[in-house]
Amino acid sequence: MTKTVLVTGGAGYVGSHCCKAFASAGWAVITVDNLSRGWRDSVRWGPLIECDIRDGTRVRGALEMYKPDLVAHFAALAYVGESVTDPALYYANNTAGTLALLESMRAAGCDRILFSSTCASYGVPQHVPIDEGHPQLPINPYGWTKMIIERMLEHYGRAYGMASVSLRYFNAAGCDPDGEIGECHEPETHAIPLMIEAARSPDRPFTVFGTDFPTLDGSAIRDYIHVKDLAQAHLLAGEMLIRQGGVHVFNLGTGVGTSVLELVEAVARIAGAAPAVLYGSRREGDPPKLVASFEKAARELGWHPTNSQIDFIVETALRWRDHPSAARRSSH
Ligand SMILES: NC(=O)c1ccc[n+]([C@@H]2O[C@H](COP(=O)([O-])OP(=O)(O)OC[C@H]3O[C@@H](n4cnc5c(N)ncnc54)[C@H](O)[C@@H]3O)[C@@H](O)[C@H]2O)c1
Ligand SMILES: O=c1ccn([C@@H]2O[C@H](COP(=O)(O)OP(=O)(O)O[C@H]3O[C@H](CO)[C@@H](O)[C@H](O)[C@H]3O)[C@@H](O)[C@H]2O)c(=O)[nH]1
Repeated sequence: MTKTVLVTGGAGYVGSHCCKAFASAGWAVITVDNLSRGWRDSVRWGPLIECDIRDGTRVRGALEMYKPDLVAHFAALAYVGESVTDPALYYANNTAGTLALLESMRAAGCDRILFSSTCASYGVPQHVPIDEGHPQLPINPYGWTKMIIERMLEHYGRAYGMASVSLRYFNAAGCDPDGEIGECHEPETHAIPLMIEAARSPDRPFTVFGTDFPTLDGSAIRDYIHVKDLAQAHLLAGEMLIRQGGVHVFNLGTGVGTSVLELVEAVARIAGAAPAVLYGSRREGDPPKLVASFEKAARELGWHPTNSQIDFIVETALRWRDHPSAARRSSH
């Protein structure tokens, strides 16, 4: 029988790639998105219900109508800097928004959820690679909103039997290898799209935030995970949740760290043009090194990242920049 997933935030970057993966695996996909940060033309694998996750009447109506086996919850605001200057927006949208969603789910009798959490909930790591048992001490409001949601899910599991998987992504990167959808944030703050922009337009140089980190080349190290690998993990986690329920947490990363300067080199190599680079000071709240241990996801979900070589990440991101939808958006 066809399984159904209701995807909040399905018009966004990670959400739309997951919609494609679920649809390719034969699931029916319904997107709920208010398009505050998403794109109507990224919703291609089922209907879009254009509404806010806090609109209890419409969300409950959608859940009662489609009776999804699972909710995959991506909808959130996700700019660290914005969360520092306007925390109220983040607590209202992310934390209160998720509470409203959970209440709509309870009212509609829907009791399984996949949640987009983040390695930003760990704060400055005490050791790397970071495993799921590492203490969580976020250093910005965005990270706190996500950590509080994880606690809500634990409590909802215990009290109401709500089954959940919190997936703590490291740095989502790359785009659909078929070139149909890609990364598009407005404004764009993520390293790889900005480096590609700089390689394409010499008048828009890329600024390296910090050259004095305690790393080999002085720039910060992150664990870049291809969005296609993330999508595959959501499928596996969804299937596991339907089989066995429970409350789970998994890191999704590769175990490999790449420095900002190594990324610049990769973009130069693959784009065939070196991005113009400026060297700036550290961005507030940026830890020197974030690298995941994904052993638990490998063991319990059978998940392995297979698309996350840096060259492939950059290659797919570049392919997307040539897509007419990406060009339309960047000319906004
Ligand atoms: N991109 C990353 O590297 C990364 C890393 C860790 C975690 N995450 C998490 O993954 C999720 C997706 O991130 P993304 O990069 O795809 O972001 P995105 O901004 O591209 O997508 C988020 C989507 O949610 C929608 N949305 C936001 N608030 C909403 C609301 N109240 N009601 C309905 N829709 C709403 C937006 O319109 C957008 O389409 C987020 O929860 C983010 O915190 C992302
Ligand atoms: O113009 C830029 C932009 C970024 N960076 C650096 O590049 C790395 C990656 O930065 P970015 O792509 O902005 O990602 P993060 O700040 O690491 O945040 C992403 O990854 C987090 C998990 O690590 C998620 O929680 C966030 O939602 C997501 O935006 C960091 O070291 C940045 O300091 C620069 O040097 N210059």
